[in-house]
Amino acid sequence: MQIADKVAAAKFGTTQPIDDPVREQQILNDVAAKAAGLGLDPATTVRFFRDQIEANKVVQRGLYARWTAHPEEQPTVRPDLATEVRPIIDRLNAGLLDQFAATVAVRASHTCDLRLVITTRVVDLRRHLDRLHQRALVEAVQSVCG
Ligand SMILES: O=C(O)C(=O)C[C@]1(C(=O)O)C=C[C@@H](O)C=C1
Repeated sequence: MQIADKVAAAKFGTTQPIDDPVREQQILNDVAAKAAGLGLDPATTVRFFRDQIEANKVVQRGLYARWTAHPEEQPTVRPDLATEVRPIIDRLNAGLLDQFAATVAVRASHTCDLRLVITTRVVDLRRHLDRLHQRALVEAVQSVCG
């Protein structure tokens, strides 16, 4: 979700569709392959990363609608998807995977749901999230616990 605004800016006004199933499958295959080596359940890990992708698309679709309705809010620069944006996504995903592995115990704990609610709220307040990004954040963290 952190990168979704940049992805939308890279694609808006181009023929590159929001949905890229080939790229999604590459990401999910990659995390599934790495999950086992980190002692993670591949299915759980894939579910978490699928949520990140869906959250990303929630933001992209919302920004497309906003920018179409309010052209004055359209981005003025278009970052390059392949050379600028996807390398950042790869780095974010590597960090997320590390964190997913580092938090196995706390995510399984009975305090996870409460911690997640608090942390999500803190992120919301710190980042001054609008409704669109709040919705995406909820989607992104929905399967963190358990
Ligand atoms: O890389 C893209 O094209 C994105 O839009 C990002 C992303 C992702 O979250 O990694 C989201 C949607 C696409 O279907 C593929 C990947």
